Amino acid sequence: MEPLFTPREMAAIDAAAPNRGTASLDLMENAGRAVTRAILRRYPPCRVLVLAGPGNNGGDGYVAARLLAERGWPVAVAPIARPRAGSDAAIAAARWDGLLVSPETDRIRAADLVIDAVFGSGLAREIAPDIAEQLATAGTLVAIDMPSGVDGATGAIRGFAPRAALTVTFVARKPGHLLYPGRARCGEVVCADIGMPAGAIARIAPTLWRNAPGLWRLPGIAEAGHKYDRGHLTILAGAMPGAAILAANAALRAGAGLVTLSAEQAIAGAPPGLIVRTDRLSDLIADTRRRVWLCGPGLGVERAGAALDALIAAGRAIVADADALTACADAPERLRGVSAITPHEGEFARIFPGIDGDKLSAARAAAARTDTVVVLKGADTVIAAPDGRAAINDNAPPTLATAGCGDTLAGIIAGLLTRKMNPFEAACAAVWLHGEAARRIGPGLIAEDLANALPETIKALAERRSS
Ligand SMILES: NC(=O)C1=CN([C@@H]2O[C@H](COP(=O)(O)OP(=O)(O)OC[C@H]3O[C@@H](n4cnc5c(N)ncnc54)[C@H](O)[C@@H]3O)[C@@H](O)[C@H]2O)[C@@H](O)CC1
Ligand SMILES: [K+]
Repeated sequence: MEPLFTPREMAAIDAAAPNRGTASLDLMENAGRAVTRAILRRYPPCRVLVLAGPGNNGGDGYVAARLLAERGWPVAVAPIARPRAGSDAAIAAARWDGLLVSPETDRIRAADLVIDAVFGSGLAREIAPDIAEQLATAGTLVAIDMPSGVDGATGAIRGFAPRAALTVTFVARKPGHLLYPGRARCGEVVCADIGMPAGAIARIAPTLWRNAPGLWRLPGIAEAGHKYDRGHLTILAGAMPGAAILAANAALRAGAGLVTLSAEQAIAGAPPGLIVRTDRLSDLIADTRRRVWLCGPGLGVERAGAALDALIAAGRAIVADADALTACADAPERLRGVSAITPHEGEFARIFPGIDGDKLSAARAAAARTDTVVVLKGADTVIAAPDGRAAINDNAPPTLATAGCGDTLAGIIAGLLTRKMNPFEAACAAVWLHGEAARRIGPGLIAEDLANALPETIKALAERRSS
């Protein structure tokens, strides 16, 4: 499991370190060493300019300057502001006996490599225009902890943030490394161990994680099981049955034992593995074996709304997507009783006009309000549970932004729900598998490919786990 800590949580961990046996100055030394090591691994010796801010981020920069200079690299430090007397950063600055220069743009431009040690987790306000200009002048830039100006808690850009080639952070990634637009400014992210005492890290009980396989486990298939053991999914199909078919194939590939399409009329060209039923919806809902339902894709708003109400009243496990979400515009209370919803940002804004703010807080607020797992989709999908747990996904390639990929995701979640995964873990696993399958397919992806790529993706995951 890879927890993500907000800057505030990280500050609490930092503050606890000395009492747990590691002096803050030692952590700063280790942080500067980690930055140096990451640079030595990636760049040949070159002229380095360290832009150093007034806080500990600047302190890390002075340490990196000293260690690179000890290796014979030509290094200068340009303080943006002086550290406060008596602070760790002031001690690190005093140990730097190399070149100190002013942060003139010509000098910044002339450096082969600029180390951004201006602000890290202490960023407290917008970046002033003169500092923005200095940072913007840098060519190749390595950021310490965070590119200055990226809000570590939200990924928002506070006035300005440079585009780093490499960001070296410590102890754990921060949400801002995974959430856009900040993520696009980080370049490659390295998370370094700086010897933070475990007792200090344990001060924070994580509620947020990077979405990765350590966070969930796909259930195995019972050796003597039959298709009903593996779970039965019913998908409502409407005027655009292709969406339901995409979702159905994905659910089967994700391990559902049986998928039925509930349609008003026969569906021409439905794949032979799918059962199409034209019975009255109320009769199908009454069948208690039909525990899990997907409602929304290609269904039409009116039918989706009516079906959603009936399914909730019957207490079924429901994934609500697409038209079922549109049916709940400005009426989020209608979603209570649903297991998971999968809105993109436009759908989210229509359901929850009262919730704004950053993506992570918004997803969490919506999950708490509706008591359902919220999968707020995008290149940085956030999955939030009503109890406050959340995950941020960062493996999805941009090729997923194509028609039908959302239907596929909803199908995978529903398929995993039939396997008795809990909604939060099913949603996290589905989002990761969806991204990983897309990554394997590469360019030219169409939604139909995703379901077919799932077996290989799941197999590779199992192999990775057993190795
Ligand atoms: N304390 C610790 O145990 C460790 C901290 N580390 C480093 O310390 C950093 C956090 O240090 P700090 O809390 O000192 O914070 P920062 O170094 O990020 O910055 C804090 C200072 O910048 C000023 N400031 C913030 N935003 C500003 C803005 N937009 N314009 C002008 N001034 C602004 C603040 O008033 C304060 O003086 C981390 O990012 C990391 O790099 C590392 O050394 C590892 C260990
Ligand atoms: K920085």
